[in-house]
Amino acid sequence: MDDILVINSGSSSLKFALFGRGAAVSLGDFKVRYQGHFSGLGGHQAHLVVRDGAGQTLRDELLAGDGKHWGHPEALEELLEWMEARPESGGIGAIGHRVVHGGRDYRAPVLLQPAILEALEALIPLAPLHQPHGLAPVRTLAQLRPDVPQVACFDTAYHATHKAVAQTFALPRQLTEAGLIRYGFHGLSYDYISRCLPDHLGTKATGRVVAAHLGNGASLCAMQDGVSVASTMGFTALDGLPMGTRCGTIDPGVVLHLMTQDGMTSDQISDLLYKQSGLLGVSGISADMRDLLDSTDPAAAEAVALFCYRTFREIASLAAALGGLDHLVFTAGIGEHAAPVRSMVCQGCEWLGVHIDEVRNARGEVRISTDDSPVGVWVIPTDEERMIAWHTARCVAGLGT
Ligand SMILES: Nc1ncnc2c1ncn2[C@@H]1O[C@H](COP(=O)(O)OP(=O)(O)O)[C@@H](O)[C@H]1O
Ligand SMILES: CC(=O)OP(=O)(O)O
Ligand SMILES: [Mg+2]
Repeated sequence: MDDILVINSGSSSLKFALFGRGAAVSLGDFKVRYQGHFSGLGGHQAHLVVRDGAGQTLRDELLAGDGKHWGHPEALEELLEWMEARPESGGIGAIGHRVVHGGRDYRAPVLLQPAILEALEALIPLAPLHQPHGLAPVRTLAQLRPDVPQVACFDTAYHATHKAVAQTFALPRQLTEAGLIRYGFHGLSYDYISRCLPDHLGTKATGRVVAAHLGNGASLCAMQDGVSVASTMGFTALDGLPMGTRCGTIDPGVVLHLMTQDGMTSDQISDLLYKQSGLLGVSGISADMRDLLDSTDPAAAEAVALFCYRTFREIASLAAALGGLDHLVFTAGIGEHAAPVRSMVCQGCEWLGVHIDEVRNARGEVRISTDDSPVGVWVIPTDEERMIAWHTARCVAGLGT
């Protein structure tokens, strides 16, 4: 069976993975042939890293020369040509994309057709940091390899199970009907985590789980028996927890004040809330949690403390939505690697029955709760690319998810 190429595209980076399908029944059947990323795209050079399935580096190089522009299209062309020239290449049978916003209409992975692509492009204002970059490679690849089917996998789809009470803003009804609701994001990550939980928790996987996807973007998801019931993210990926450069929940009165009193335009406010706020804005130092944990500047400590405070407050809110808490799961860059952040967040959840063993936490063990903790606390690496490969294979085979 032909391989599946997965593309997860950001503003100046492009992550990719090529999966062999094997029996293609369970998530574990998908074997990584290559995975890597381009970074620094948009200028006259770019950095490419490619590793094989065993983690061996195959390419780690600066692509530059002759004044050539290295944008996303050039990166995709380079990638296809390199992959297809590999002796073990079996050909690319399908391409799966992470598309952040599916809006009201796209609640499951979909085989991309021109009309669907246009409908998804109309959602760009709802996810300005993500949607344009997620969709642009679809057009490029349709030109480069017109015969290869492409599938969009949505961050919002996993949350389509939310009840109206979890989705609705207290706004006039006609706005709700027009689609101004909470969608929730990071759904590919939560979908993956929910499918992995039984491997770790056994029969206890059914229960009330809060998963914390803490990366560049950060959110929480409440799951009941593996099904999403609530999320901290809303209409856009700006809501909920503070993030690297995004503000998270703020009083909408602040936005009105910035417009009416400070005369800021919508573009300026958008830039402020999406790109200048969060860890970067509070610390004035960096959007990267590693830099803040390494810094001795009190402003860095304040930014970390605010991030943790908002996170444990929201965990309690989602526990209320679930009527209690059985397990707490940390994932993504910060959740998987930043032990001090996990520790501070869990301290704020002690009253909920969250007790962690600091030695297990510092070692980053899979289970970091104490043996007698009423709530199990877990560190489980996410794998959005594998989830996309699985959905893409099922979608092109005409199977449901
Ligand atoms: N060892 C670490 N300690 C603390 N934070 C880390 C560590 N490794 C990664 N991170 C954090 O994870 C963030 C990136 O998370 P990630 O899930 O990779 O984001 P994305 O996939 O959205 O780009 C970084 O900005 C950094 O703050
Ligand atoms: C939806 C979202 O915030 O994604 P990311 O974490 O990749 O920025
Ligand atoms: Mg991410």
